[in-house]
Amino acid sequence: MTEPLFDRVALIGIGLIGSSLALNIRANGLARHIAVTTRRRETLEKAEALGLGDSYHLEATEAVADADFVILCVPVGVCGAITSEIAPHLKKGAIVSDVGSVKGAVIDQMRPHLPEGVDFVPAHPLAGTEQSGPESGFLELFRNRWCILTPPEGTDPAAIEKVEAFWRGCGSNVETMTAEHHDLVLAIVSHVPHLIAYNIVGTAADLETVTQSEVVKFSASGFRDFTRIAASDPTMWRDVFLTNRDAVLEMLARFSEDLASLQRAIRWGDGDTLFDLFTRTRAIRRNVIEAGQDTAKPNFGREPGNGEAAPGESTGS
Ligand SMILES: NC(=O)C1=CN([C@@H]2O[C@H](COP(=O)(O)OP(=O)(O)OC[C@H]3O[C@@H](n4cnc5c(N)ncnc54)[C@H](O)[C@@H]3O)[C@@H](O)[C@H]2O)C=CC1
Ligand SMILES: O=C(O)C(=O)Cc1ccc(O)cc1
Repeated sequence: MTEPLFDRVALIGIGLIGSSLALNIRANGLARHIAVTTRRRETLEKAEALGLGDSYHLEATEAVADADFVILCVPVGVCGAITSEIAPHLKKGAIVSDVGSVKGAVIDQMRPHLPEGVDFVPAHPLAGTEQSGPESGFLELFRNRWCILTPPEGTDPAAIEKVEAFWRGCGSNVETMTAEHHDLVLAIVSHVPHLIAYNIVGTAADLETVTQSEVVKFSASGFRDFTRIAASDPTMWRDVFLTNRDAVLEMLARFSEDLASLQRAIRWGDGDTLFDLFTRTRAIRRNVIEAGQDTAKPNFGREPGNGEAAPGESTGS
């Protein structure tokens, strides 16, 4: 048995990602002690009933005391406030990280609060589902998925290496890039697709009053995939759009332009334009499958060993 990477890991927030990490830390021997903290007693009790941690705290400041690795697993909109609360209680030499779907804004919010002598290595596992809460986590979530690290310039390479080893210990492949690049890539492959899903399901739901439930009754599998994505956590996704505003707006502008040209092709009976695009996109999908990167299954991420996913993989929509 190899030595654990960390003595005490503090998980702040114990929803889908926090609980999946807890299962991995335990199963893969990545730390000696898992301290779990979340703000609601009810959630903490659920986590305890599931046996996710070794100690349970309603005060984040208690959980981080003496922790050598602290991971924020909360919606991106509260990362700054939580960091300011825990900062005075962090141990010298501790590594602080997060799992947020947006990196630039999270770094801007967290970094100013972190004291000297604490390393900061932001991370984003490209793995998840539409579920939330401590009961939704599972051990295989991160297996064969990418985890992107976005350490700010000047971060101690030894801390980056340790966080990389941690994610490899959870079964992930790790890549490092700037927060800015991450946010741009994720805007097009994850954030805008989620917005499209929320929008199309909302439009169909409005129509439903007119068509008397036919939208649900006759929805084919494509629409069902959209409903899965649109069932994702409202708080988490509200925060994603508010904090990755610029990149999402930039990608939405491009998307809207391309949509307008499709609209025009339909109006003018320009079948060639439609056929050419559909041929190109079909080839992209085939390349994804050939490369073993098919992540568009409804149970995305649940099956172990279902191929390697690329950074910025499809979100299934
Ligand atoms: N759900 C997904 O598919 C993925 C989510 N992420 C990121 O992971 C983070 C967590 O997401 P999930 O685990 O899915 O969410 P979740 O909703 O399942 O869990 C969030 C946890 O944070 C706690 N929390 C919320 N506000 C808090 C506060 N002010 N103080 C203390 N605890 C608080 C909640 O009680 C809950 O335990 C988010 O930043 C999200 O962007 C990253 C990859 C995939
Ligand atoms: O459920 C899905 O299809 C997802 O797309 C999961 C997901 C959600 C947010 C992320 O930042 C990464 C992965």
